[in-house]
Amino acid sequence: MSKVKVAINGYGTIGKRVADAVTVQDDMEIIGIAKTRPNYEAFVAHDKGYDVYTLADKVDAMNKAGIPAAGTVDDMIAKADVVVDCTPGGIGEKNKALYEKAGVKAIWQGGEDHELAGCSFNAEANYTEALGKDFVRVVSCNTTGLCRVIYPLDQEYGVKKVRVTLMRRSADPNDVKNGPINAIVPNPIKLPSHHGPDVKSVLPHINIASTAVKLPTTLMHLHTLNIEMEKECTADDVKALFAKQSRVRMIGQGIGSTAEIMELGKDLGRPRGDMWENCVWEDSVTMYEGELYFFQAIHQESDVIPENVDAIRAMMELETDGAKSIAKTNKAMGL
Ligand SMILES: NC(=O)C1=CN([C@@H]2O[C@H](COP(=O)(O)OP(=O)(O)OC[C@H]3O[C@@H](n4cnc5c(N)ncnc54)[C@H](O)[C@@H]3O)[C@@H](O)[C@H]2O)C=CC1
Ligand SMILES: O=C(OP(=O)(O)O)[C@H](O)COP(=O)(O)O
Repeated sequence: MSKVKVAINGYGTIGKRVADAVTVQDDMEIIGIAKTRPNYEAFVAHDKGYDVYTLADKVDAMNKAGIPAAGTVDDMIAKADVVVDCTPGGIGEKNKALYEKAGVKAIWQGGEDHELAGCSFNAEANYTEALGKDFVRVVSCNTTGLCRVIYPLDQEYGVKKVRVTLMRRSADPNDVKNGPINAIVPNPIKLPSHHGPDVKSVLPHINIASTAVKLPTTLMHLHTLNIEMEKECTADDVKALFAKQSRVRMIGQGIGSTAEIMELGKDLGRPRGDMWENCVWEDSVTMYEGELYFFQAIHQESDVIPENVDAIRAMMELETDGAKSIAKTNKAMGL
């Protein structure tokens, strides 16, 4: 069977990781990546063997810099079965007309609104909803992390209400324009933050309220969760349930911070030191007056990457069973 042809439009933090994750799967391949500028990431992409496409007015600049442009973004889209749009939030929506004109499927990221795609995706929670769809949005890193714990709890015990405070990294490690900041910023000040409504775009029946602040760190986000459930359970029941989730990692062994989790990612030999799973502090899982509390850390640069691979598989109907797709993606990535 021929492999599904995947194009990456926007080769930044998320795009370059999705490209590498697709490359290690046996049922899909990267036919090109699009980059606006001939910077170091474009050179690395070229060195890795990806065909580098660019905007029509940037072809000369790319060639002059020493990266042979394979063509324009339109040329790339014409060759693809599915485009993973990883351009910055708000830019992706402008590309929808291009994808529609070319008759190509597209995936957007969490920086875009739900309405753009009409289907918001988390592999564990609603894989089947994306089967055969032309447009899908993989929800944001924080929303992905929330869905991964709320969904199994809801399946097992019924979730009555979720309250979550998100302590967000202020910028990615390479983002010299936005951070790090020297402040704690309520963001947004007007409540709720977008994360609760975003969880509802995947799991509409979940009652959830979220607040968020930005902190002077670039490594990871950290969530404090408080969940009321319909059925009684113990902290040990919850720990056992989380331990069964392939994209949730229970952490302990002296790890007391996001810095040590990032070190663990490097020690595990993960590409770029990535931590694809939610990291739940086992010792934090507590039942108090019948309500669940715990801390989890989310590696914003990488947790959505396996979800993008599963979204491609669902949209292209390469696999109808979400659990099988998740297992296949995980195995190929080394998760
Ligand atoms: N960085 C993060 O922590 C996460 C980001 N996301 C979402 O993923 C999306 C991408 O974010 P990042 O990878 O962080 O952005 P980024 O800024 O690291 O990368 C975006 C890339 O797109 C390129 N680009 C800009 N305009 C373009 C255009 N018109 N055509 C083609 N390429 C263009 C940029 O040059 C850059 O290489 C956003 O929707 C964001 O909200 C989702 C989860 C986590
Ligand atoms: O998807 C993310 O976060 P979010 O779930 O808080 O929107 C990424 O960390 C990007 O967030 P940013 O908008 O702070 O760059």
